[in-house]
Amino acid sequence: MAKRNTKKRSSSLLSKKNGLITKSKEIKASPKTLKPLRARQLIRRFHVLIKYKSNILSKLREYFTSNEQKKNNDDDYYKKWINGNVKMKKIYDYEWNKIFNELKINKTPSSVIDPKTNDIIDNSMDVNDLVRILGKIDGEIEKRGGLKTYQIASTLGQDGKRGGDSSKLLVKWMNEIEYKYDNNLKALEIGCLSSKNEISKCKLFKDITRIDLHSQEPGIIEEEDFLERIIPTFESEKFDCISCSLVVNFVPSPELRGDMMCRMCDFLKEPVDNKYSLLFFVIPLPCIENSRYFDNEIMNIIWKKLGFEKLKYHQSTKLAYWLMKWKGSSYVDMNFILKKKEIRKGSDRNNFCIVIRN
Ligand SMILES: C[S@@+](CC[C@H](N)C(=O)[O-])C[C@H]1O[C@@H](n2cnc3c(N)ncnc32)[C@H](O)[C@@H]1O
Repeated sequence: MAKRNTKKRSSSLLSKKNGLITKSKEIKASPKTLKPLRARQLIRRFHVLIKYKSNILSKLREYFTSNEQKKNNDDDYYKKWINGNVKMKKIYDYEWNKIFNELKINKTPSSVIDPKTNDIIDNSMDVNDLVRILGKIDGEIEKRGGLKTYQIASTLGQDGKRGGDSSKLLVKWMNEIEYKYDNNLKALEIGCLSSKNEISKCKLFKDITRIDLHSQEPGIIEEEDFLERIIPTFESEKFDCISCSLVVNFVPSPELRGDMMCRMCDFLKEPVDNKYSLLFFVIPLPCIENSRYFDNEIMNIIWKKLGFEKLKYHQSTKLAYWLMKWKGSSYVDMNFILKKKEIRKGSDRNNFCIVIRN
């Protein structure tokens, strides 16, 4: 078994709890449907907010008092920390309420970090500034209907008429490689928005476990953070195929993204008699094409060190898709570490990065 990453780590900065401010009746209900343009705008805005929140939290962690708090990435920790500090709570609540009450939701507020000009959180920011921005970000996320709205917008992006549902390519590729070992295949879909996708309809899998931070189909999609899912002990609990499409880019820090990559090995069955396990992996193309810290070469190093071999690769105008074969835990380099390093310069780059820690 790959033993790289057995520690439980929690990623869901936007999940589970409502935050410091109790949700009021005024909070905008998640819309049932959205026009395509509106959905795209919302997805973009949520990505900006999630990214900045992650940057702020990694800076804020320096101010946390106990070592335990410093290491923990859980949503609760920063909220508990702010809650326990009268001055910080006052700053946070003030900004949260202000943005929540004043924001016109069809507009990007000029008062919250401008995605065009403010890509890097300035080192001169003190703890008050960080908490102030955090309050604004959380207030805006809530005003826009919370993560649920983001998911609805993403589901619309999966609409067949709009060319969505990346699992269509997984099914096509599985048929191409004639992956039909038996009729007993088990799949794990991480970050599942809908049980009606091609992966569910194709009948290649006998059993599909679907998980998401926020289930849109309770009872069918389990509400769970993959980073907290208990690592299986027995082979029979593991999977023949994992689909991880557009999830890693959603994970809020480079370290947690690395944890996710390593963790997936723990959930794949060990290959027996040439029967290998599969990983279907998708990220937005700019993550490898235009990141200051990441490209396809680094992705290939990760694949190799974690024991994966490429079966298929495809780039669309927006996304990069991989179908990987996992060769087993004996191919995983347990000492592999990958640090953040600048590989491209330029102000118009994004900061996507995956860090592998020990
Ligand atoms: C952009 S959607 C992608 C949905 C779908 N897989 C696709 O390809 O269109 C990302 C989803 O990943 C989920 N997600 C992010 N981090 C997760 C985690 N640690 N565990 C489980 N789900 C996660 C989010 O809640 C969100 O629904």
